[in-house]
Amino acid sequence: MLLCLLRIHLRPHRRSVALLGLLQLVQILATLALPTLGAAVIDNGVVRADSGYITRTGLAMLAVALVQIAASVAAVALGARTAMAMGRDLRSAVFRRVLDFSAREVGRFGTPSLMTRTVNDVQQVQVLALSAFGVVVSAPLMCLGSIALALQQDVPLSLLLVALMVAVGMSFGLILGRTDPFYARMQKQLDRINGLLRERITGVRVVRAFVRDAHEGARFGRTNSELRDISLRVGRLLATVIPLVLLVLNAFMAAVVWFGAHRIDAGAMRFGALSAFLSYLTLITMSVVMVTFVCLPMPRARVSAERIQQVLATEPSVAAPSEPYARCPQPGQLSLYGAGFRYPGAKEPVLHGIDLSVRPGETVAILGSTGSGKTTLLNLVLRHFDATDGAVHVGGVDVRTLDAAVLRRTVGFVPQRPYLFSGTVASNLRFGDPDATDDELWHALEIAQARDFVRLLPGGLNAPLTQGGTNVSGGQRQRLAIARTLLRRPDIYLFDDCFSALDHATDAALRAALEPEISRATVVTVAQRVSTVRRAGRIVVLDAGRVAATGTHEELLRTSTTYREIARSQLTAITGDHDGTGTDAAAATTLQEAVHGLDGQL
Ligand SMILES: Nc1ncnc2c1ncn2[C@@H]1O[C@H](COP(=O)(O)OP(=O)(O)OP(=O)(O)O)[C@@H](O)[C@H]1O
Repeated sequence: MLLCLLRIHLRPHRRSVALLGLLQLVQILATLALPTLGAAVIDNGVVRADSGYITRTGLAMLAVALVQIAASVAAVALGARTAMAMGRDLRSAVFRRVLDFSAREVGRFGTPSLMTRTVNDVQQVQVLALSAFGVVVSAPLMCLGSIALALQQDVPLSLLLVALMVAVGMSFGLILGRTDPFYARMQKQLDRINGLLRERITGVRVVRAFVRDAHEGARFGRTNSELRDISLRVGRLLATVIPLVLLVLNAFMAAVVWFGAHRIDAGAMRFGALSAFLSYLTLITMSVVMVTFVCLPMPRARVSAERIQQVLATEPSVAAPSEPYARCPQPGQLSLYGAGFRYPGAKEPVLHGIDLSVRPGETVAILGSTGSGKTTLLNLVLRHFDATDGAVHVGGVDVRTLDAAVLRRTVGFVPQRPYLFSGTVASNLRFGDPDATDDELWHALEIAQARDFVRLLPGGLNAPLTQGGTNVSGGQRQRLAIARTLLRRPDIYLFDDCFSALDHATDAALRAALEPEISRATVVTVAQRVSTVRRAGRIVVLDAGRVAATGTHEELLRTSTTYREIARSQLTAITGDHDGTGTDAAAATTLQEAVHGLDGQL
C-alpha cells in the first residue's frame, strides 16, 4: 500500500526523482572509488616509496571527494524538496476527496479521524519519503558496490559479508515486524485525542456551565496516557534496533580483522587489501545504518498509508453524474416526487413519499414538530444526501443528474445553525458573490437587518470574525448568513428555521424587507412556530416524515387536526391556557384569534 501510494504520488515528480537517483549514483561511485585509490596509494606509493604516485593519486582522491560532496549536498536538497512537494500533493488529494464526501462518509470516518489522516498520516508518509530519498539509491548501491569491490580484494573474507547481510536482515525483520499493531493503535489514539480536543474546545461553555472541567480533563488525560504508553512500547522496541545492528556489525568487523590478520600472516593477502576491505566494511556499516534510519519510520508510514488510502479509495455516496445537465429547463422549479429517505444504518425511513411542487414566486412553509424531518427534506434538495426513494428535481432536472456547480448556484441555503469562517465580515459575505461591491454588501446587510450592528463593529465590513463566527451573537450570525445567501441571488431559497434566534421586531422587519427582494424566487422556509409560517402562501405540515396536510393557515386551522394541535400546543406553552377543545370550527376560530393576538408577543 505504501509503495503504491508513493508510486502514484511521486509520478508528477518523476524528473526530480530521476535526477536524485543520478546524483546519488555519482555520489556513490565517488565514495566507492576512494578506498580503491587509497589501497593503490599504500601498495604502489607508500610500499614502493613513489612520492610522485602518492601526489598524483592524492590529487585525484581530492577531486573525487569534491564531486562526492557536491553530489551529496545537491541530492539532499532535491530529496527534501521532492518529499515536501509530494506531501503537499497528498494532503491536497485527501482534502479534495474529503470535500467531495457527503455527510454519510464524513460520519463513517468521523471528523477528527479525517483531520488526523489529512495532517498527521500524510506527515508520516512525507517523513518516510524524506529519509528514503537520501538512501534509496545510495544505500543499496553502496552496499552492493562495497561487496563487489571487497570480493576483488579477497574472496574468502568476502563470504563473511554475505553472512553479515543475513544476520542484519534477520535482526531488522524480527523487531520491526512487531511494531505494526502498535502504530495502528497509535494513529487511532491520535484520532481520539483530536476528537476529544475538538469536542472540549467547541463545547467549552457547556463543560464549564456543568462544572465538568475535572471530568473532561481526566477523560483527556486517560487517552493521552494511553497514547504515551503505546509510544513508549514502540520506543522500547525501536531502541533495541540500532544497538543490535551495531553489535552485529562490530562483531563482524572484529572477525574480519582476525581472519584478515591470519591471511596476511599466511601470505594469502596484502596489507593494502585488508585496509581497503576494512574501508568497504565501514561503507557497508554506514549503508546498513542509513537503511536502519529509513526502516524505523517505515511501519508507522505503512499504517498511515493504509489510512490515507482508505480515504482516497472511498467513493462519495453522492456521486457526480457522468453526463451532468448544465442547464435547467424550468428555472426555479422545485419538485419532489414521492421522495423518501432513510439514514444509513437506521431501521426506519425519516421521510416517506413526499410530493411537493413549488414554483418561482411562491413561498411554501414547512411546519412540523422537532424531528419530523424538515431539515432532512432540505438536505435532499441540496443533495447532501440522495433520496433513497422517489426523486428530487431542481429546475426540472433530477438533482442526481444536475451539474453540482449549477445545483449550488441555483439553490441558496441558510441553515439552522449557520457557519461563518475566520476572516472578516466582507470576506464571509463574498462567499455569496466574490465580485460584490461594498455597496452591494451593505444593501444585503440592510435587508438582513444586519447593517446597524455591522456599522458598530470596529472596522465595519472589515471587522474580524473568528472561526465559526463565535465573536458575534447567534442572531447576528443568522443575519450575516442570510445576507451572504442574498448576495448569491439564487433561483431557489431554502431557509431552515434560520429566523429562530431573532427577536420579534427584527424578525418582522427582516421578513418585510426580504419579501420584495426575493418575490420572484422560489422560497421554502422551514419553521416550528405557527406564527412564523402563517403568512406563507402554502403551508406543508410534516408529521413523522409524512405530509399530514397542505393549505393556507386559515384552511389548515379548519381542516387539519395535526396543524391545530401544533398551534394549540404552542399557545398552551405560551399562555398556559389548556382550553381550546370543542368543535373543529370553534377551535379553529379560537386558535386563529389567539395566534393573531399573540403574533405581537412571539
Ligand atoms: N445524521 C443522522 N443520522 C441518523 N439519523 C438522523 C441524522 N440526522 C437526523 N436524524 C434523524 O432524522 C429525524 C429527522 O431529523 P431532522 O433534523 O430532519 O428533523 P427536523 O424536523 O429538522 O427537526 P428540528 O426541527 O428539531 O430541527 C430525527 O429523528 C433525527 O433523529
